[in-house]
Amino acid sequence: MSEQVVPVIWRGDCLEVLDQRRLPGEEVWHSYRDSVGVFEAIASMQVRGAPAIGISAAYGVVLAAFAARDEVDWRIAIERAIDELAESRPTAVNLFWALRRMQGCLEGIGSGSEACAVLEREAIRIHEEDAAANRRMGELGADVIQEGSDGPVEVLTHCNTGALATGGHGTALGVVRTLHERGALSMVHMDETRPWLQGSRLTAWECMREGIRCSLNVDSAAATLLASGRVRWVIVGADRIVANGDVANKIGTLNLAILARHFGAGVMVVAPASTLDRETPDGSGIVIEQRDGNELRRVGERDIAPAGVAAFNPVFDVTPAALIDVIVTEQGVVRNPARHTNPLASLV
Ligand SMILES: CSC[C@H]1O[C@H](OP(=O)(O)O)[C@H](O)[C@@H]1O
Repeated sequence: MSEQVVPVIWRGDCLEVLDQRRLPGEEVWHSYRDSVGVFEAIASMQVRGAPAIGISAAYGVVLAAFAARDEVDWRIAIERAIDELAESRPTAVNLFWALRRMQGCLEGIGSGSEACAVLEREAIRIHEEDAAANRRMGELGADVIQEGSDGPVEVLTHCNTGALATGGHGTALGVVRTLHERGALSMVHMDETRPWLQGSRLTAWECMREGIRCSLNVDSAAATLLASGRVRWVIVGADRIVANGDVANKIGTLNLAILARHFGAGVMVVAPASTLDRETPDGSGIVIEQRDGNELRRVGERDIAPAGVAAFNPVFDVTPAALIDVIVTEQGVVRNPARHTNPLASLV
């Protein structure tokens, strides 16, 4: 069994981050001893994936507390770091969920030293809880898929939602892992997921390391795969699930949901409760991150488009609840979310 993949390692005085921009060719680790370094690691996508972003930001708050331990205004310093980390990426609600949870720990704290101990415990708890949640979601999601199948299934996934994006096991890819562990997976088809190639560079790397039967396809081949009738489920993660069940996820998810509905495949969204945003009524309220156009014009150091050509690079899209068949969280499963007045109400 290959060593378990982790995106970050807390060392007690620093956060080590596996630079996912360098995978699959190189495993390069960076060590950060302050919250500014963690901000950069998130903003530059050295570490990415909604839950992993929240976990990393939580450790960034701990590092800020360590730096301010003996300062008179230690509380102001920590709260400043929280505000700065909140600016690292705008769409994954897990970031703000984790930061709010860390901020809540400061109530009643009387010293910088006490803050360090309490915040470190909380960050580790957030990390461990996410790994446990993913295992639970793997079981729940695999159960749903096996309900309607008479043997091993072919599924299609998008982006990377594996151990690299979480505290371990993965969300959508965690369901795939659990199906594989049960001998119930015939094939996982992986969209390469332009422009950042999380599918070809990260999901394929995770699956190949573990002997999970996988096949890489260009994003635009998804329609042909779904038209073949072999793929029964599209399984994706989420960066934010809002009150009416609309889902923000990697750009291209909306395409897949429309295709799946047209060709009769199911759409399963797998995300921990830290991805739920009950304060935002529907998908129109979600801020979609726009990233630099050079992510489209270049691959690595190579130009694949004329320098300066205009580019449209939203890195997420919003899939309406009406196109989603199942939402899986560790708190439970919501079937046909659009048919519920308050689809997240049962998740507690
Ligand atoms: C379990 S990861 C959730 C989510 O995050 C990814 O985005 P990014 O790679 O830009 O951080 C992708 O949307 C995944 O579905």
